[in-house]
Parts: sequence; C-alpha cells; structure tokens
Amino acid sequence: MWTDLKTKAAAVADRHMLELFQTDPDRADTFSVQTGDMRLDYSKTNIDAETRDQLLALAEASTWKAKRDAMFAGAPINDTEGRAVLHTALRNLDGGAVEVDGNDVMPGILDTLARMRAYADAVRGSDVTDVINIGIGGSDLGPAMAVKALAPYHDGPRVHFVSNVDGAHIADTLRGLDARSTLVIVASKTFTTIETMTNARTARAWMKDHGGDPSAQFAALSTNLEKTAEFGIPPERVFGFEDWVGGRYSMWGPIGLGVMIAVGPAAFDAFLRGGQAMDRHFCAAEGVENMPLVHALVGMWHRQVLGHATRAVLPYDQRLALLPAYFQQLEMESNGKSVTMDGKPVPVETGPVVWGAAGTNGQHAFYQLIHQGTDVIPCEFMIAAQGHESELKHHHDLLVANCLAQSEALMTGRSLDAARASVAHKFEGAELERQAAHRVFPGNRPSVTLVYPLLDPETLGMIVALYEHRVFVEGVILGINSYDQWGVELGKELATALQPVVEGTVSAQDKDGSTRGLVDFIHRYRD
Ligand SMILES: O=P(O)(O)OC[C@H]1O[C@](O)(CO)[C@@H](O)[C@@H]1O
Repeated sequence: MWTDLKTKAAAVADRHMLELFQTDPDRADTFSVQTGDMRLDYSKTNIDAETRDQLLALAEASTWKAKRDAMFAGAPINDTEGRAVLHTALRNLDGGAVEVDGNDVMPGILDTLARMRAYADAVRGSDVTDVINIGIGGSDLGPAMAVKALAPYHDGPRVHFVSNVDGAHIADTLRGLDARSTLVIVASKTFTTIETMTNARTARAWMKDHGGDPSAQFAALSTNLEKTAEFGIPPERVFGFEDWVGGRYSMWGPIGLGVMIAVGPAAFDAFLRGGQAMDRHFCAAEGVENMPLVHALVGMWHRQVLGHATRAVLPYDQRLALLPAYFQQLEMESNGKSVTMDGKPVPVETGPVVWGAAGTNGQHAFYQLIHQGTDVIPCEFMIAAQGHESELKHHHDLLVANCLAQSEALMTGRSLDAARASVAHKFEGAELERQAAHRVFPGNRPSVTLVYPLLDPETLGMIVALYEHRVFVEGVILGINSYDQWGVELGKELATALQPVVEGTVSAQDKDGSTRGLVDFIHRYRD
C-alpha cells in the first residue's frame, strides 16, 4: 500500500494544487472535515479523491477501528509495559463503565475528580496567592500550556511552572514569592523523576526558611502513593491516578490540578467535556467525516509518503504559544520509534519532527525558510474566528488575515514572471533577472487550517483530544507502540552515572574521549 501511495505521489509531483481547485469548485468543502463548530481544512494539499481513498484503505487495513475500540475498552494496548491506555476515561464524565481487568475504573476517577474540585475550590477561596507546579514533561507541558491558553478564564491564584533541573528555573520562580501564601504542587506520575524531586526538595527548603509550612502547603499528583507519603505529603493532599494514564496524556486528571485551581472546576469540566466530545466524534464518525482519522492520514501523506521530515504547528493565538512544545512531546515521544509491536524494523519513516511557534511572531523569524527554503514543511495553522478582546477586534482581524495569507502564499507562490513584474520599474537586463530570482516563491506548499469560533475551555479540550487521537491513528498504521517511551531511559541512566563524575568523586577514565575531555574542561572552571 505504501508503494501504491508513493507511485501516486510521483505521478502527481508536478501538479499544482491550484489545479485541484479548478477541477473541483467544491474542493474547500469536500476536503474539509467538521465536528461541532470546528473545521479542519486540508484542501491546500496535493491530496485528491483517489489519494484520499488510498489513504483510507491504508487505515482500514490497519484495523484502526478495532484498535480504537480496544483502547477505549481498557485493553492493554501498551504491550511493552502491559498497560491499558485510558486517558479517555478521565474525561468520560457521563459515559458508562470502563473496565480494566474486570474492574470499573470510573468510580475511582469520579471520586478523585470530586476531591480535586473540593480542593481547588478551597485553595481558590483561601489566602493562597501563588501556586507552583513542579513537574516535567507530561507533568508540566500540558498544564502550563492550558493555563496560558485559558488566561481569559483565570480567576484563581497565579500559577507558576518549574520543570528544569537547572537551578535558574526554580530560583527565578521563587524570587519575589511569599512562602507563606504559596502552594507547591509536586506533579510526577512516578514521583521518582530526578528533576522534579530535586526541585521539590529545593522548594520545601525554601518554604521552611521563609516562614511557610511545607507540611500544610504541599500537594502531590502521582501514581506512586508510597513515595508521596515518604516525601511527607498527607493522603488528603495527594491526588492519585493509575499507570494506564501516560504522562503526556495526563493533564485530564490530577496532573490538571493547577489548571483547575487557575480557572475553577466549572471551566475545567468544560475542558473535559471538549475532550469527551472529540472522543465521541472519533468513535462514531465514519471515514472522511472523522477528523482525527483524516488529520492523521493527511500527516502521513506528508511524512511517510512524500518524506517531509518536519511538521510546523502554527497557532495564530498568543495564548497557544506553548502548544507546539506540548504537541512535540505528544507526537515525538509517542511516535518517535523504530520498531513495530513485534520488535521488527518499521518499513517507513515514523513520527515527524514537530516544531512551531505562535503566529504572527513566527512570520518574522522562520517563515522565510518555510516559503523559500529548499525543504517543504507542511504547516498546521490554527485560528479562532474571534478573539476574547472584543474591544481589540481590529487586532483579531489582522491576525486572521495574516493566518489566511500565509497558507494562501504557501499554496499560490509567486512565479518568475510575477517576480519580474514586481521589480521591473527598478531594474533591467541581467540585474532584473537576478533580482527577480530572489523574489520567486515556489508555492504548491501544503498546509492545513483548523478553525473554531473562540478559544474557550471546551475548544481547547477538543484540540488536544484531536491531536491525541491523530497520534493514535498514526501509531496504529505504523504498527508501533505509541504509549511507551524507552528512548528516554538511556540518557537518564547515563546522567545518574555521570553525576559523581561531574561532582569529582568518581573518575571519568571509563568514559569515551569526548566525554572525558568535556568533564576535564568543566572541572577546570569550577570553584
Ligand atoms: O511524571 P513523571 O513520572 O515525573 O515523568 C515526567 C516525564 O518523564 C517522561 O517519562 C520522560 O522522561 C515523560 O514521559 C513524562 O511525562
């Protein structure tokens, strides 16, 4: 099937996507998919009806529907760790029972959610002015992204995020905070992550030294209740979850406590309902009507068939500035794999490099390469029909115009003739040719655009769940396990072994020449 798709790609390589609009006047509609008030337009790609059918057949052959149903039903689809994958249960607010090993997990989830709501309300009604979420990876990126995204709904205490083990991060965060009115949330699925535990201990010492009371002002979000107790956090301030929630999928549950404290339980519920709405759509919509499925297939056309190595996520929303980093972990930790479920090499490329930044800022930084560089970078634009700042409507109009202009420019480009015409009044002869060449835009560069009415909590929930399910479909088609992350382990082990070498208590002699040289250099410059 990959071969057929690659043959098709070669056959249409020289076709300009504008031709597709000429032959199909309804293309914008027939190559868009809608759920609720959200629309994903993928008409600005080189996918035609035949290609789309081929891609759908690829999905069908992967038995993605049966695998989707198995995931939602709590089967242990993360089979290198022997775990179910049930972040969807965290937002299954009024759905039915979900069983893992014959036990319904919903009562436990709803009970923890009720405890979170009561605790968040208590914190919001107290003298707490600042909350620090200490966590990293999935215990940081999601909540940090969501707190920023939902700023218009933020009516609780300030929420700060400390993730990096670099002492600068916690030092800069603590500076200026009042230890007596600060709550520290230690967010760690395992409660063993070295960065998080180091930062948590530093925060505890700071609180003690500055008149706070760590025994009352620390809460924990974790699956490891033994370790939270060892750290000294009493059970009433521990919000537990199960190992069938992957770190990068965890903000729907206790890891979202910082978000709930910021925006309140009602807005957090709306966020969960958005995720649940996308789940229901993903489970019910067929073929081209299914947004996560279509989004995955469009991405695979660009990555696995056309070979584009990266994908840019470009939200035209300042409040979604952290979304590219969040999607980076979601996509790259999930699908950055090289072997299939049975341990054999994957026959095609796996996950793309995901990167990006909020528009319009990116336009003034890296869009030059996107428009005129030698690599094609499929772009994923996102834009709300309206902003929250109704008094600044002219800003939003400009933002929308910029977003649409970029995808238009990528598609239409500018021919050599048009480039010549644009500078013909200034240059002539060879100089005209030289100047015109710099002003050519190849065009025919693909993008998709996600549009929605307003970035509210429900919409954010839909966006996140859309991308989660897209990653799932990609993983199923590739035949890989999207829910483990063995690739991060080696570095962790070596860092632990290197710590005493850096401290100078163990010699570097067993290390490779480069590492030895670097350690020597660093030692020369230490007190
Ligand atoms: O929540 P924890 O257990 O501290 O883990 C943090 C992050 O570390 C990772 O395991 C990667 O090292 C991520 O998957 C996870 O989100």
